[in-house]
Amino acid sequence: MARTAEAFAPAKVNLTLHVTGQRADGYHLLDSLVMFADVGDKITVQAADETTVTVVGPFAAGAPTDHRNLVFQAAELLGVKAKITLEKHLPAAAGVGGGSSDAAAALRALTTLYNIPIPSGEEILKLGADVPVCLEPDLTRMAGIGEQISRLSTGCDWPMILVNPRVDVPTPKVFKALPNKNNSAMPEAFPDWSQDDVAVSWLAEQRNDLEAPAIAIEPVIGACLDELRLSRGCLLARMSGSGATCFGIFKTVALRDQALAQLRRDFPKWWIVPTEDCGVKFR
Ligand SMILES: C[C@](O)(CO)[C@H](O)COP(=O)(O)OP(=O)(O)OC[C@H]1O[C@@H](n2ccc(N)nc2=O)[C@H](O)[C@@H]1O
Ligand SMILES: Nc1ncnc2c1ncn2[C@@H]1O[C@H](COP(=O)(O)OP(=O)(O)OP(=O)(O)O)[C@@H](O)[C@H]1O
Repeated sequence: MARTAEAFAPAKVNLTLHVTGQRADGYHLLDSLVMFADVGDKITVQAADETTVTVVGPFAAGAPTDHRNLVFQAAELLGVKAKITLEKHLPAAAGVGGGSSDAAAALRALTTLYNIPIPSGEEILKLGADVPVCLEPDLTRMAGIGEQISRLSTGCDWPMILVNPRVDVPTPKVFKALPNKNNSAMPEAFPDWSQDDVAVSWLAEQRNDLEAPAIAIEPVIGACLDELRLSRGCLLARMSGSGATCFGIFKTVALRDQALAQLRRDFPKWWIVPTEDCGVKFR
């Protein structure tokens, strides 16, 4: 029987994203608090003589099936061949790290399949700045261009909604549109995550510096945020990554579900999903 391995590739959500500088090579320095949602893609790998990528699922159309797919590049980086099946549930180019989380999950599945070690952080970074943080999906402070990882080993079990107005926002375009690259970092100390109101107030004082430039490129992102903020029980709404996906944190599951139903009624073409922090379940 053919050997197979599976891995879940959860959506990455930048709860904060402070852009604190720019390197000589153009990459931006970040200070970001990253969580992982319980919605995501699924990777299945099977030992094979040639690497192939088959993409299925509701968002299959957004992902390439050749070497441009980051799961293909993950196999190349490891020097192994596999039949890779990718079930896409996350929209591409959406600020939820679909490609990066897939690459990280492919690394997890392929190293399990072939019983080989995960490469060094420096090697993994070659697949994308977001790939190191996606390797261990847990609440994390990410700095540098994405290579400095501090796991917080705690969870924030909030009822949330992810909303994507179905516009693609290319990451380089949004970084380019940011006028000031030297913004303040987050405070050194984090709040007590077990106290929801304290933690959300602290989060509300932080920023996503890419939000304004992304809205300037795609004003519908501003409309998404307005809709979330107007929903009853929404404590905080912000964009993730370079957009266009936005998240809303809700006071209770019941209020979250009411808002979810209303948003789905009002915006049937948008991608609107309920979620929680997947780290809470994985831990
Ligand atoms: C914006 C974030 O989503 C926040 O988590 C990530 O930093 C983006 O990570 P990613 O999609 O894995 O990024 P990469 O594929 O490495 O880079 C795509 C492009 O984004 C820009 N980029 C990305 C990361 C970074 N720290 N600075 C950048 O300026 C660069 O123009 C780069 O060419
Ligand atoms: N497995 C993959 N899934 C989706 N897109 C992929 C994948 N591999 C490569 N790509 C390419 O990467 C591009 C960016 O998609 P991706 O979902 O990684 O971006 P993103 O959500 O903006 O990421 P980030 O949050 O890191 O900014 C897509 O347009 C697609 O062509």
